[in-house]
Amino acid sequence: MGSGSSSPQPPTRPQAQVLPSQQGQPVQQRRGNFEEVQLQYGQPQAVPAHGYGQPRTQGAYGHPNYNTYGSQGYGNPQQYGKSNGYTHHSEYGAGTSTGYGGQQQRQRDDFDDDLDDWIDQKNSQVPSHQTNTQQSSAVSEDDLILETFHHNDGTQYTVLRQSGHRAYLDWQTQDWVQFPNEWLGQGHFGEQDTLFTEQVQLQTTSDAEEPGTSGTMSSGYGTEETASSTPDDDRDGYFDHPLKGRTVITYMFEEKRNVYCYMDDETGYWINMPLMWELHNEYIRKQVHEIQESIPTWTDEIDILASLRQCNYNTEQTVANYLCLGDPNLGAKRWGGGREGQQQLQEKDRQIHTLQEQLKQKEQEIQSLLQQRVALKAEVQEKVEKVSELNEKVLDLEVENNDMHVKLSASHMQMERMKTMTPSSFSRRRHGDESGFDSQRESSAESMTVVKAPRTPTPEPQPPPGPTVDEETLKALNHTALELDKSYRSLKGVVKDGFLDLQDLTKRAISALGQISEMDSSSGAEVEELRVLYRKEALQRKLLYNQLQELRGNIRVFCRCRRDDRVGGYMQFPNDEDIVVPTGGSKKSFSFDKVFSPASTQEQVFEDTLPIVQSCVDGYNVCILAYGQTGSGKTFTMMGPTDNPGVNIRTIKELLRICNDKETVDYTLKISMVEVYNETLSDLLKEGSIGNATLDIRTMGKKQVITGLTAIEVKTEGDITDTMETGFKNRTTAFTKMNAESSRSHLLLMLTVEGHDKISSTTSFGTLMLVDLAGSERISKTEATGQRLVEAAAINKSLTALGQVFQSLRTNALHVPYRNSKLTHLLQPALGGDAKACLFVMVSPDEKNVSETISTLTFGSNARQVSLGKAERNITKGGKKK
Ligand SMILES: Nc1ncnc2c1ncn2[C@@H]1O[C@H](COP(=O)(O)OP(=O)(O)OP(=O)(O)O)[C@@H](O)[C@H]1O
Repeated sequence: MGSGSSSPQPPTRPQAQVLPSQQGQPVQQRRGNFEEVQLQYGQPQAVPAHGYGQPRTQGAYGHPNYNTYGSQGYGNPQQYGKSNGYTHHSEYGAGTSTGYGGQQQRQRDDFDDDLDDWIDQKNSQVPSHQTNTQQSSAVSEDDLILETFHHNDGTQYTVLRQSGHRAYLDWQTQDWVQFPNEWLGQGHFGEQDTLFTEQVQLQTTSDAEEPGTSGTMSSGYGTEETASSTPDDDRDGYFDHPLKGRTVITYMFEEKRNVYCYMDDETGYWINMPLMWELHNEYIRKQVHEIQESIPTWTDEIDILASLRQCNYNTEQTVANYLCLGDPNLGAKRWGGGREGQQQLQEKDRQIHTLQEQLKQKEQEIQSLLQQRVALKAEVQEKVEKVSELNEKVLDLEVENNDMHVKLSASHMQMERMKTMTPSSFSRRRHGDESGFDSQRESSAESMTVVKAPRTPTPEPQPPPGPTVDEETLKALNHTALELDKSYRSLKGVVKDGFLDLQDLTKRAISALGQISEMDSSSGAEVEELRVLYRKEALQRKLLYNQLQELRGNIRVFCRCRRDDRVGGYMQFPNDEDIVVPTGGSKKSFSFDKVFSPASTQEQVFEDTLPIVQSCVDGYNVCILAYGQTGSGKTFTMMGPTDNPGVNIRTIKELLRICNDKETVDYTLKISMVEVYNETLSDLLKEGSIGNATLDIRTMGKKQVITGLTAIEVKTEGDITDTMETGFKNRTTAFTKMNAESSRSHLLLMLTVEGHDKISSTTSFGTLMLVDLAGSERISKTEATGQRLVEAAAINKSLTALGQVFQSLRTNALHVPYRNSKLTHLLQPALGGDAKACLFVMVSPDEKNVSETISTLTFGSNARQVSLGKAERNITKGGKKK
């Protein structure tokens, strides 16, 4: 793996370079960032080198151990390996050291015997990390030194050196194991971290795995990081090599700069992918399309990809760059980290607000149109029903009409027949043969037939002239028939008119519906246009906000001195960015983004962390850490008492408030609580497994996942306090079980914020980590045994690793050693890259803690320089504000 400029590297694990002279010889530790230490603590005395067991000379800082750097052959440095601009001094049997000539073998034998005894003694003091066998140390406390050994295979060991003996801590068993001599030629020691000596905690980048060697090579080459090359990993893939005519594997490596490479299976080298080829990769295509979606006018894919490469495959940054270059309103010149930037941000907020209002109005219009449409539809439906009802009525009337016609005809015929009847037969019928008459009346049709077709061939005798029917009856019948006919016609007219009316109404309703549909679709287009505009504005706002934050620094460092009315204030706070610590006749001044004096309130402290909370809602990984010695006020600042809560509670409340205020976005907030104790992660919210729910960190694709971690959804402040109470209860129970103290562990409160924007249909994921670190002080001399020693080693390892991470970020090192401890591994997503961090360095106002205070402030100063990149040119110089 390499950067754009680095030469391809073979996919083999780098082997240790063992010099003949190193074989089997004890190697003294290397000097790491010595120049920096000199700046802080003055010039260490370079004294004649000597070997193991030689008395040490008092160091410049007044402590015997401090001089262990200079005392061991410092005068004869021999550089090996690759450094990041630092001079590494190591001594491999150089002439000026005591040398391992004639007496060498005897000395080593003695050393080995002593070491065995010493390790037995140490381990007997560490029966288990669950017991607290506090035995007094039999060894001289002045010699107790913690070192980090970097094996060439990429593994890092915590090594304890005492009177020339070395043992490393097996984190699995938490036993001290004799340090194998043969390892001495297979790696190197990092700068030592003494438990008792005055020394800065930060280590140099050179202590970390070196770029391009063990650390870098381990990524994707078969060490534990190879796990990321699983099918879940969206960075690996395949590519049809156009020249070879076959598929080759590809992998996108992430360092400080991402470089797309493919594996050349003939040479075993990773080769940089040409632009044109890279475009065929699915992952890249997706990114290019994402950018094109944001900026449809940017059509040149090669141009986009080139810009994407420049922006380290960060799509948002690519879009931001384009907008900044392409839009004079966003010209880089106009950008400042101060009020101007804030004003632009406010302007964006206003535009977004206007767009939101317009969208709201449009949506209301659509809503009312929809309601109208529904009402019209109901009306049309009603009319249609009426029409069909009328239709039915018309049909009924027609049937009735037919019946009536038949009846009328029958009546007419009957009348005709009656007219033609003889008086006798009429009289007979009238008086005796009623049934015959009735049957004729009932079956008019039959009668008609009978009338038309004479029943008998014999002609009937003609009736005598003169009236044969009752005149009145005939008139009445005629009248009824006429009335019926009249009412039928008028009814038919009414039905016809109603029918026409309805037809007209239906026509009008249908045309109104058409108009509504037209309006609907044109409003839909308008709304879509507004949505696109909103998306663009929201994206620009996010980018501007991000840039503003970047200009202010992605890692902001605040210092807080705790309040303690029992001690007099020996420190000075000349303004809200500087703190002055008198020490041994001189004064040391440190600058931070903000300094909170003992008089500061929880509200004031929280106010400055507010922007970072907003970032989390916008989908960034953010982190707030509290660093400092035990009792310096870390927990007070992070948690705080119930009636005066600290950053944690206030932050989560603020998160809830922001989430609830944003009507256009649906948020889901989840909390997890993790404890890091002796390099073991525990889930504090897992039910029924207090203290036993250990966790693992896995890399899945580009994401880091803590497998099996409990995440509880919170919706109200009550949910938050309940969840946190559960976590703290579990923590206390677990520590009581282990007979340990909570201040010896790191507590991480992790929040995930998932937001679904209903307008733009985008989803954002942000994480917020609130970290109360374990006390950074060195343990007291009498406690350097058993469990306390393991705890101290674990804290030392993790805080040193944290310092290394800051240091690597500060120097833009290719490799950031996140995996040097569980803590930094866990914090990886929240440190570096796009993430934003806020570090509180906490100090005690008590003068007797001055050495810890200086150490803490130095840690904070070094960490602060990580953030200074762009801002440094404008407002700071050498880490100090002008
Ligand atoms: N700013 C402050 N104002 C008033 N009291 C404070 C302040 N800061 C800390 N304290 C008090 O000082 C004591 C120690 O503080 P705290 O427990 O927060 O220290 P700590 O650094 O978290 O220690 P540990 O590493 O043991 O967790 C507590 O009683 C706390 O209430």
